[in-house]
Formats: sequence, structure tokens, C-alpha cells
Amino acid sequence: MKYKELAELYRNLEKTSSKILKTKFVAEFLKSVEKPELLEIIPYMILGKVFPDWDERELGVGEKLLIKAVSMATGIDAKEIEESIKDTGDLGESVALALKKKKQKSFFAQPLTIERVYKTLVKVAETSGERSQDRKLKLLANLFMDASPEEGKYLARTILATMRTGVAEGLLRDAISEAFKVKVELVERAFMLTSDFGYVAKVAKLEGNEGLSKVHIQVGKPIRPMLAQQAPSVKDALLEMGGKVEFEIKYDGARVQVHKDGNEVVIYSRRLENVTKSIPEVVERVRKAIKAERAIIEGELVAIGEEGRPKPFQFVLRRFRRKYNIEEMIEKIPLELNLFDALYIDGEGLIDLPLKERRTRLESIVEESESIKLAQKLVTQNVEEAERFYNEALKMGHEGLMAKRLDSVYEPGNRGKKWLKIKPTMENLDLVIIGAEWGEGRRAHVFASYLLGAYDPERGDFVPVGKVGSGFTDEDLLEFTKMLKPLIIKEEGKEVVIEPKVVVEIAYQEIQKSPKYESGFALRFPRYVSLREDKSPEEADTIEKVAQLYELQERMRGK
Ligand SMILES: Nc1ncnc2c1ncn2[C@@H]1O[C@H](COP(=O)(O)OP(=O)(O)OP(=O)(O)O)[C@@H](O)[C@H]1O
Repeated sequence: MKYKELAELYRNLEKTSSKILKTKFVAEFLKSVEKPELLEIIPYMILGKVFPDWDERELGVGEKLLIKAVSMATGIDAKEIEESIKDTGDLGESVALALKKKKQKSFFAQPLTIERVYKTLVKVAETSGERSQDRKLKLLANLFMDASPEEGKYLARTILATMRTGVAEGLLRDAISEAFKVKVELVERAFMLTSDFGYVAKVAKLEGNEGLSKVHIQVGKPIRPMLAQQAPSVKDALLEMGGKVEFEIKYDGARVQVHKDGNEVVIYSRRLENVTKSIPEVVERVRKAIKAERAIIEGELVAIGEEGRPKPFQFVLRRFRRKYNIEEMIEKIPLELNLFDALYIDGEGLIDLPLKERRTRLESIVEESESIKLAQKLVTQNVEEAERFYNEALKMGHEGLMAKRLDSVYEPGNRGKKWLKIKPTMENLDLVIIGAEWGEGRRAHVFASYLLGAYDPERGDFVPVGKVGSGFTDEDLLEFTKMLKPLIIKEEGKEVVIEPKVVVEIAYQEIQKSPKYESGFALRFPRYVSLREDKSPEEADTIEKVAQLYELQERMRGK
């Protein structure tokens, strides 16, 4: 299939902001794909990616190398292309301009196909070792040599992961449903179970509703994690659930999903990114501790400080980010894994079993040690007993408790009331930076305040809920300015509109009802706490969550 057709789709998507139209364009395109194998990769290409996030492969191509490749393909000096980027403010546009001006015309140009683009990019990702940059350069230059200006523009954006077509997962889900006349709930379910839109699109095309309803979890494909809502207190959680409840310590770390297949162990983060290589000691221990041939289990990875006390979750994220000198980090930031769920064991999917049964199965395959433990639990319906457990958890330095219904099945991707979390403070919000304002005086060269948006899944958009300017060090402000500058969409006076990409954790004194923002809510005294690199913008807190927290705040006040 010609890459030109995909480029046309990108162009159409860029031209409209209407979600309905975008969905229609994507659906029509998916329908036009004849080869089912191609459908496995196209959904990701539409999202502007080469691989799903959970795939460990990365292109490893920066702006510099890309410009070099375009320079090689066009005969135009790299400096000239760099200058042009300063003018257009958009690398994609500049690549298109360069291709238009191309000095050497190649007489043997082969029209680009999607297959060729994909295969070449896979090769680029798999090129490593000596002189790998040179080899990547050649592979890319060959692609650009055969690309039309428009193709080059989108190719460049795909390679640098800067595609802005406004297609998010929800839209893709709807488009698959529309293209193959299958039920949207079944597409959603299959995606929650496998996180693989390529696979889901292929099943939808070949096997329709029936095939989709038979999709199962698979070792090697991460499942969307089940999530929790906050309860005001232990007592409220007991009242909400009725009867006996499983309370577990809420560890303050990073959630991981462990997939074991024989000797092979793959570990995914909360965002379902493959973090296996960054934590080799955990992989080794899991291999020994899990007494099942094949399994998918979940737990919280905690950084351990002095006297075995937990350290804040940012320490675990530092471990995930580290690519070199990992041995040193194993010493510096020791980790402990606290397991709390089993989703699959030796050929049997467990998500439709009640929690109680899943926990028993988990216990039957885990050999506990210093660094691999079962999450501490207490099953009770007694308020005092549960409160004692809660206070002990806090004293030990944990975040609070989780309360889980004993009869609850595992609902991938759902934030319902079957799991509740209880912690002493109103929880912070994870919001997306959607705008910023240049500072004054000493801070004139940095953004001094940031407009925050909550996610609206219906519209696939972000709705403002406040502006934050405190909690940042000078260093933070510099970092954020550097990070956000390439994401500027529009500049008006001192204010800029920012492409929603960066998620931050925000503390606040209270949530107020306010007409100031379209959301109807505004944060009072918001304060920056941390950068949530582990969350994608679609995983930021929703406008519904802000409303729920407002209710929760009012209920906590009523006590
Ligand atoms: N025993 C446990 N059972 C389930 N989750 C736990 C447990 N201990 C710690 N956690 C963590 O708490 C989170 C549950 O809260 P929630 O569903 O709101 O996730 P979240 O959106 O990542 O929020 P948070 O910022 O509170 O971690 C899990 O994602 C997991 O990382």
C-alpha cells in the first residue's frame, strides 16, 4: 500500500478539528487496507508511532541525525535546513521545503510503500553497536530520497514522534468499530486486554464481533491496569463495600506488571512501557520466586531507604529512566516488589475470578524473600481493626490502604468502586500543561506560570482547571521552559498555548466551584509537586475525577 495514501490521511486529519470527521477519515482508511498483516502496524502509524509504547524497540534518532539524513537525500546543507526550522518553527515543514528544493533528482525513485517505511524504521530501531549512527543515517536517507515533500514531512514527524493529528486511543477505537462494523465495547474490551490496536484491528476485520469477544489476555501483551477511587476514610470504604473487605497496604512506589514465560521475564510500568532492562535484579529474582511456568502478576515496586523504610515513588522512576551504569543504581536505590494480583497462571486467565481466589492463586506461586513479598493484607469488616491497620501502615511510611471487594473481578482499565484507596490527605491531581505565561524581570526568559488541564475523554481534549506558579525551583522553571518550548502551538503576548503532552502532579488547598473555567472548577493555591513522566496525557486525571474529588472534599469536611 502506498505511503502517499497514509500521508493524505495525515493531511486530512490535520485540516479538521472535528472528532467526527477525524473518526470517519480513519475508519475509511482502515477499511481500505486490504492486507490484514498491514493492519497490525497501521493503527500505530496513524497514532504517529512506529511501535506500541510497550514495545521495547526505539528508533534512537534525534533531530540532528534526521536533518543529516534529509541533507544527504537532498544535497542541501544541514545548516540551511536548521535555519529553515528556525523560520518555520516546524521540522516537518522544513523537511518538506528541503525535499521541494532537492538538488539531485533521482531517476530511479521508487514510490514509498507503507511496508517499506515500516520495515526500514524497524531496521533503524534494531541497528546498534559500532557505527550504528552511520548505518541509521543511510537507511533514513534512502527513505527521504524517495519521499515526496508531503511524505517527507510526515515521515520526519513519525521518526521524531511529533505527529499532531489529534488522534488518540479513543478515536482509534471508534474508528475500528466504524470501519469493520463491530461493537465499540468489544473493541474497547479487546484493547484493554491486549493493549494492541494492531491485533485488535486485525481481529475486527477478519473475525468481527465474535472474534473480538473471544480475545484473551496473552503473556507478552500488557493489560490495562484496574484502578481505584479515593474513599474519605476506612469507615466509608467499609460502608461502601458492605461485609468483609480485603485491606492491603497502599505502597508508595511504581506499579509493575510482570510477564513470565519460562525463563523470559518482561516487566511493564504503570504506563505499560517496557522497563525490563532498567531493573535486571528484579527480573532475576522474579525468575526464581515465581513457581509457575507462565504467569502475569502485578505488584508495586518500592524503593527502600534506611532501616527498610520506603522512599518516595520518584526514586523508582529514576531507576526506570536509567539506561547506563545500571549496576551502580542497583546499589544506590534498592527495590522491593510487593505483589498484589495474579491475572494469568499457566494457561488460565484469572481476571474473571473473584479477588479472593486470585489472591490464593498468587500465594500458591510466590516464594517470598527479602525483596519479593506479597502485599500485606487484612481481611475484616471491623472498623477499629481496619483503622489500626491503616495507622500502622502510615507509621511504617506507606501511603495508606487499598480496600478491595473480595468478590470483585479484575476490570482492566476501569476506575470503579471495587477498589478504593484511603490516604490521609486529599490526593494530588495529575494534570496536563496546556498553556504557559512568560515571567517578568529575573524570570523573563522562562515560563513562570502554567495553565493546567484535566482530561475530557469524551472530547479527547483538556479542560482548564487552574494556573500554577508555585512549588517550582529556578531549575525546574528552566527545565520546564526547555521541555515546553518545542510544544508551543500559539503565542499571544506573554501567553502561549502548549500542546498537551506533559503531565504534572499538583497539590492544592481545595477545589472550588468556579465560573472562571469552562470545567466549572478551579484549584485554590495549586502547587507543583512532581513531573509525572510515567503518565501519558490521556492517563492524566479526568474532569470527572476533579468533580469526584470535590464531592469527596465536601464529604471529608462534613465530618
Ligand atoms: N496493594 C495495592 N494494590 C493495588 N494498588 C496498589 C497497592 N499498593 C500500591 N498501589 C498503587 O496504587 C495505585 C492505585 O491507585 P489508583 O488506581 O488511583 O492509581 P493511580 O492513578 O496511579 O494513582 P496514585 O497516584 O494514587 O498511584 C495503583 O496503580 C498502584 O500503583
